[in-house]
Parts: sequence; structure tokens; C-alpha cells
Amino acid sequence: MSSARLTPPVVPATFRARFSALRNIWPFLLLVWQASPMLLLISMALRLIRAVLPVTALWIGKLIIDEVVRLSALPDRPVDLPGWWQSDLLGLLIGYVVAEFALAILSDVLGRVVGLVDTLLSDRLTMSSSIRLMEHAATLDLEDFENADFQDKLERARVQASGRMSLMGLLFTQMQNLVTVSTFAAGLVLFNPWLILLLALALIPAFIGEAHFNAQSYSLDFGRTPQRRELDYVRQTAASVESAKEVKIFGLNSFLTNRYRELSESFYTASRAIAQRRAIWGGVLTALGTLGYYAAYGWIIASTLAGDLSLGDLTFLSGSFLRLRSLLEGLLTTFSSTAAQALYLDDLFSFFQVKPEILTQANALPFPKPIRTGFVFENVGFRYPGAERWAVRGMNFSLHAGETLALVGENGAGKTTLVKLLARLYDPDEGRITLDGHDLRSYDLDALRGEMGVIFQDFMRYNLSAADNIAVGRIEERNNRPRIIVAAQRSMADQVIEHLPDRYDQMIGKRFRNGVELSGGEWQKLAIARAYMRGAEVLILDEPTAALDARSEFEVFQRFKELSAGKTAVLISHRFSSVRMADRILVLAEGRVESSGTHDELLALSGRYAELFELQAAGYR
Ligand SMILES: Nc1ncnc2c1ncn2[C@@H]1O[C@H](COP(=O)(O)OP(=O)(O)OP(=O)(O)O)[C@@H](O)[C@H]1O
Repeated sequence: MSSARLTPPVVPATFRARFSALRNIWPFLLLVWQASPMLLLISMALRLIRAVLPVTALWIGKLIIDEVVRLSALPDRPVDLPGWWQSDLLGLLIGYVVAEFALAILSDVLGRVVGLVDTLLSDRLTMSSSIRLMEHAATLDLEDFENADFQDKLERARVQASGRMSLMGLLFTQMQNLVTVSTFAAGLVLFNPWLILLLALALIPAFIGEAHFNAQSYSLDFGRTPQRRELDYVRQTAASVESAKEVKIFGLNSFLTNRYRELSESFYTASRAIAQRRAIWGGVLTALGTLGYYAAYGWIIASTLAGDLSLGDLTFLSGSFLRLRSLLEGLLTTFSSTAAQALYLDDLFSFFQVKPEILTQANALPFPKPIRTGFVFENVGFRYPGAERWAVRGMNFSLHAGETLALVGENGAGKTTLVKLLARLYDPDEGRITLDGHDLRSYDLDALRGEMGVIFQDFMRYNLSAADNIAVGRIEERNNRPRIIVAAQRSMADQVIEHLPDRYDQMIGKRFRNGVELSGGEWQKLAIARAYMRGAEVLILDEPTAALDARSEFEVFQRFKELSAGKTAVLISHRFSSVRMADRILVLAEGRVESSGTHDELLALSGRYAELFELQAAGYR
């Protein structure tokens, strides 16, 4: 992992950082565009029309008032309503009123259509960014997922992908309001440019206050991602199908609830402090805005009295002013929340910037089929990121093509690490691993992984159907039922599946409706079937048989030996009855190869292997 990736995240609390986050708006709009260009264009066009409606309506209102005033001042005006109807004086007035009515209807209809389009667009955006997030996460290294900072980043990005989409509505409304504001402002400027200035000056303090408190909320949220993840973890542990058994038996409920309470109390206290300060300061600063509005209103009234403005002008100006004030206030505060939300977008985009380090090199070699000579570990050393101890070091051995090699050693000896290095889940820090004489790094990564059938001791228990639980071994062949059945027969999972109510279509696991739970050993048989399903050149079973009964494990390994004939295979087990079936056994201790040979050769050496074997054998006597 590069040092840049390990740098602790900096909390961007400053004012400048917030506004520089606005640069995220463009890539964000690009995301929206990619989600659905058509919907985006429709939304923009409709909003543009909506934006000019308010000023048009207000202007028509002014014309109506001026016309009413003109008509009522006519010297030979009709005296009653029928008289007005019969005169041909009302044509213009009726025209204005009909236009005003039509505008009101149009505005309403447009509002609803825009709402609909935005909902659809937002759904598409949530979907496309979540998919992009999943696709990107899939390219990253295992090492990344094991890093707590990375998990914080992933968590924040995940929240952004699904929760931050209100930014879209906010942004579009803001653009629309900006156009509306310009139309109103143009009207005001025609009468008196100073009015605008007065308005702006009165609003700026409220805006700065809002921006400041948003920044504080964000840094609070940002800094607390680890606690929030812990909070989610505690909540999940306290009430999930996986944990319910232990929580009950160990009586962990109040321990977990108390931990949850403790964490959420501290969240609450911190956010309350910000909310209170925001409420007080927000009130004071908004009062300043009100002051500016009334000063301008006073000027408009005075000018009307002085005869400089008509009654229609008075209505238009005061109406414009009122709308402008609330629009500008809304614009400035939403601008501030846009900046705040844009800050949150940093999380999403910075997640997309994390790049994998285990990659396919240019001019990569195809995987050799069949493998000719095998794998060679040349002085291989590897240390987990952040760990002081080497997990494996100075490791030298060969895994010959077509042989079955067993790995034995005490807990923590480095067996699983060795398998992970073989599958290039990690690259060695020292030395190299070769396959048919070429560094493993020079092979195409997808092809390499495609030819590795590894079943780990902590294999996944997918809440999927029995067939899919096996098909995950070669998911492209998911619909190839005969292949799935053969894999199940080889691992003896078929005997488990035969007893399930829906056989291969039975949902496994308790998470979903009609799901059936399996025993540990039954799960393991399903998992081992994945290795056969994969049909890879290299087969690796990393202790996925621990829960099998003695007879099953014996049979599973015997079949494994037979079925892996001609394939290169590795098996890890603590049971010597299984291990002795291997062609060769590698004894690991403290990250090194201590000895190797057949079962009999190793026993004759009277070393660690003989000692461990004797210990186990003694237990059965
Ligand atoms: N993801 C990890 N991050 C940091 N250290 C790790 C990680 N996985 C394993 N280690 C450390 O590396 C060493 C070797 O672990 P490994 O899992 O390879 O042992 P193992 O021989 O497979 O043990 P077991 O028989 O218990 O499965 C151990 O000291 C372990 O603590």
C-alpha cells in the first residue's frame, strides 16, 4: 500500500476548504449526466421555463393594477358592472387576467412534471453511483479492505452514493432560482440599483453564519466516521440473525446496548451544541436581513407618495423585493448547504481515486495451461501493512506441477498467508514467486485468479440458493445445472442437497424467507463444491474441512486427491489423517519452511511434524 493511502484523513473544517469543495459540482453534474442525459436535459429545460414565470406573473399583475387605475380615472367611465361589460374598455384588462391565470396553471403543471423528472433522475443517479461504487470497490486490493481508514472512506462513500442525492435537487433548484433572481433583479435595477445592493448587504452575514455552521457539522461528521461505523457494528451485532445465538447465551444484550448508548450520547451532545449555536446566530443574522428589506420598502413607499412611481410600480417593486429577499435568502443558504454537500462528495470522489496496486502489467503472459514446472517461492517475505512482524520470511520451496502439497504448522505459522500470496491477493515484500520460471506478477491477473480454485477456512456463507452457493465458484456457469450437480457430487454436497425441501433451488441461510440453515459441516461441503465448480488448474483447500466429521473429512480428502489428479493442489489441514494423503508435506513454523517430505520421511526426521503427529495420535489412544 502506498504511503499516500495510509496518511490519516485530514478533516476539512475551514471555510476555504468548503468553498474549494464546490469544484466537485462539475464531476457531480457529469455523474448526473451519465445517469440519464435525457432526463437531465428535460429537467433543465422545464426549470428554465419555470424560472421566468414569477417575474412575468408579477409584471402582468403590475399591468393589471395600472390598467384598473387608468380605467377608474377615465372621465366618462361606465357607472356600473353591466355598463363596463357593454363598453369595449375591458378588452386589455381581461386579456391580462386570462394571461395571469394561464401562467398560474402552467407554473403548477410544470412544478409537478419537474418533480416527477427529478425523482426519476435521482433514482437513476443513486443506482448508477452505487453500481460505480461496487465496480470500483471490486478492483481494489484485499489490503485496502483490511485497512480501517479505507473502511471509513468506503463507509462515507457508501453513504454519499445513496444518501447525498438531495444535492441534485438542491443544485437544480438553485440554478432555477438564480435565473429567477436575475429576472427580478433586472427589474429592480431599472428602478434603482441601490436597492439590490442594500438587499445583498443585509443578507451576507446570514450566509456567512450558515456556511460556518455547516462546516462545523461536516467536520464533526467526518471526524466521527470510525465511531459511526462502530455504532452500526454494535447495532448490527445486538440484533442480527448471525449474532442472536451468542448474544443470548452470553447475555451480551445490556453490554451492547450500553455501548450503543454511550456512543450515541456523545454524538448527540456534540450535535446539540452546534444546533444551539446555529439557532441563536441564525436568528440574529436573519434579523439583519429583515432590516435591509424594510429600509428598501420604505424607499419604495416614499417614492410612490412623491409621485415618482405608479401604484402598479409599487406593487411590482414591493412584490419583487419580497420575492427577491426570500429567494436570495434561500439561494444563499442553499448555496451554503450545496457547498456542505459538495464537501461530502469529496468522500465519494476520493474513494474513486483510490487505485489498486496489484495490477496486470503491460504485455502480460497468459496463464500456462497446463502448468509445466510449477510454482517456486524464492526467498519470499511478506509483512501485513502496519504489522511489525513478518508473516512469512525467507521462504524457499517449490510446488511442482501436478503434485498435491499439504501445508502443516501451528496457528499463525503462515499457511493462509502463503496461499494468499499464491493467488496474488498480496504481492511479496521480499523475494519473488515464479510460475513456470516467470514472476507471478508478469501473468495476467484475471487469468491467474481464474485458474486458482481457493476455498478459505472463513469461506462465505451466501444467503443464496444451494445451486448458486456452488455456482459462485464459476459464476459465468451459473445456469449450467449439470456442472453444478457434478461439483456437488464430488464434494458430497449432493447428499446435503437431497434432503433440502427445494433441493438445488432451496434458499440457504436464515436471512431471507423460506431460508434453511445448514450445519457447519454441511456448509463446508457446499463450499468445497465451489472448488470443483471452478475447474481451475490449481486447487487449494485452506482448512475448510474443520467442521466435517472424521468420516466425511477422510472421504472429502480422498476424493480431492483423486479428483485433483493432474492438477496442482494445496491442502491445509490440522488433521494428520488427511495430510498424510498428500504427495509431499511442507512443515511451516514462524513464517518459514522448517522441513518437507512425505509423511514417512517426516516421521523419520523426528522433528516438529513427528511431535505434532504423536500429540494428535496420543489423543486417540
Ligand atoms: N490480515 C492480516 N493482517 C495482519 N496480520 C495478519 C493478517 N492475517 C494474518 N496475519 C498474521 O500473520 C501471521 C500468519 O497468519 P496466517 O493466517 O498465515 O497463519 P496460519 O498458519 O494460516 O494460521 P491458522 O492455522 O491459525 O489458520 C499471524 O501472525 C497473523 O497474526
